[in-house]
Order: sequence, then C-alpha cells, then structure tokens
Amino acid sequence: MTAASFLVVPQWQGSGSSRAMRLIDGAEAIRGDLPASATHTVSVPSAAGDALGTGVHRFSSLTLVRELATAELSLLEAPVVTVGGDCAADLASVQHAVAAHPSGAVAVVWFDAHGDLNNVSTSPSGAFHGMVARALLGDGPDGLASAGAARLPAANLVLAGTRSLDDGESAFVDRAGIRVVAPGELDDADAVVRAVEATGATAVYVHVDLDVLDPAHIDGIGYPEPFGVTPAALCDAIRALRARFELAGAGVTEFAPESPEAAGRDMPVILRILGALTGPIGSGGPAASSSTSSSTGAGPRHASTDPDLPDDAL
Ligand SMILES: NC(=[NH2+])NCCC[C@H](N)C(=O)O
Repeated sequence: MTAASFLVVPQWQGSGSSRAMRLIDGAEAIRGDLPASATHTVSVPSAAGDALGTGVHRFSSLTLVRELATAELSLLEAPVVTVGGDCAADLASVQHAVAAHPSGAVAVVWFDAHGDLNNVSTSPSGAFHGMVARALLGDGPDGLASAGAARLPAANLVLAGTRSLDDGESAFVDRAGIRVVAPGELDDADAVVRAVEATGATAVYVHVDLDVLDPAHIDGIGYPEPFGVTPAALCDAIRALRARFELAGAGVTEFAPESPEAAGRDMPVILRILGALTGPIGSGGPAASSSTSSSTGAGPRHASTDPDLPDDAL
C-alpha cells in the first residue's frame, strides 16, 4: 500500500468527560511520534461551542471541526489515519472514505467498548462521542449526520469489542440488526473478517477507540470498561482486516493521558496499533516481522514499533 498520511484532530468538544481537555494532550503526544512530513493537523477551535438547540453539546464547534477536517481530507491521499481527539474526531474521515467509494463498498469496523449509537433523544449525556456512529448512519443534526453518498448503511457497520451499551443503544442494535463481535470473539482474528465479509463490502474503515482495550493495558482513557481486548488481539484483528480488504481509512481516538509521564507509559501500545494500521501485514507473528524495519514507510517511528518486539510483549 502507499504510505499512510496522518490527520491529527485534537477535538475534545465531543467528549462528555469533565477532563475532556486531556484529549488535546493525548493528540499532541501521539503527534510527537508521527513522521512530520506525512502529518497534517486540524486547528480545532479552543471555544467549547454551543448546542444551538440541537441536543448535541458544543455542536457549533463540532460542525466547524468537521468542515475543517473535510477540507484537509480533500487534499490527502487515502488511506488517511486520523488521530483524535475524542471518538468523534474522525467523523469527517469516515464520511469522506464512505463517499469516495461506490455505495455499499465500505464497511466500518468500530473497535470500541461503547456503541456510540445514541441519538439526541436516547443520549444520557448529550455528548456527541456517544452518538457518532449513529450520525454516520444518517441520524443526527444537520451539519454532523451523514447524508447522500457519505451515509453508511446500518448493514455495513460492525461493532467490535463492544461491552457497554445504553438501553436505547441496545434497542437500536436489535432493531437495525447491527453486527456485533464481542470482545472474547476477537481472540480469533478472523471473526471480524467474517463479520465484514457478511456485509459484502470490499473496503474497510477501521475506527479504534482506545477504550476497546482492557484497562489493564492502557491508562489514559476517560471511559474505561472491564473485560476488554488485549493489544495483541486488536492488532491481529486489524492486520487480518487489512490482509483481506482495502483499507479505506482509519482512526485512533480517545487518548486522554493525565500527564506527559503517563502518556509515555501508554505510547508503546498506541504505536503498536498505529503499526498494525500502517506497517507491513504479511505476518501476525514476531518471526515473520523481523525483516521489515525499514519498510514501514510513513508509519510511526518510535522505538516501540520496532519489528523485533514480539506481539505479545506488552
Ligand atoms: N466513545 C466513548 N467513549 N463513548 C462513551 C459514551 C458514553 C455514553 N454511552 C454516552 O452516550 O454518553
């Protein structure tokens, strides 16, 4: 594949956390390890913004970020890896990727502890990061919700690693027949491949909310949920998807470290995920990846993605 470009979107306005602004630090920490020449940054407004009667907190800032990101994306070659920011930081990126392909050709795999499938009437928080997947399906206020060629059919959404759904989300998942790959099923990397095959899509957009990981493996997340997935299982699943489907784009979101030191402790896991998204896919195992150190192209260049690091080392 061509080397990925990175779009950093330090958006925090979609989060419902009182510590949402840590997401800015998280985006900065990751950006520091990306290749500067392949990395672009959206200037997220510092203003919180206003709901403007939509039921989405900070709606005005979120729509502005979406517009800025869309403009940036039109200049970049796919696949773009978007780095959040909150879980809605790659809203424009998913919409851009879906619209760039024929109808039905892209499936979105939403690796996340949560479903993010609330709409304004079911949301317990008013926070857009809990509504973003629903907005991708076209249900949300104008200015955020997908429309036209950017709209994702519900049949092309796959939730993976999900273990926390609000009541309204569960009802919607049942009603819309959304595919869900439970955390335990991700022990078999092909489970998520089969779920995408069932959609009939030929390309996949991989969204990662870091809280899909078990909290034993990452600290800097605002919405930890127990019984999550290991970094090895997540990375194997990502590589299996890339081996089988075109990568339409990807996002890594919700990194909210409490300090620079804490960020440093989480970075190896995050860089492994970025490596799975952008590095060579020929292998899952340590042996086969040992000759590929210089072929990661524009991938992250941190020591912890060095290929001699076994997949289960962390
Ligand atoms: N991507 C996330 N961390 N989402 C958390 C969502 C929490 C809750 N379900 C809500 O709608 O507010």
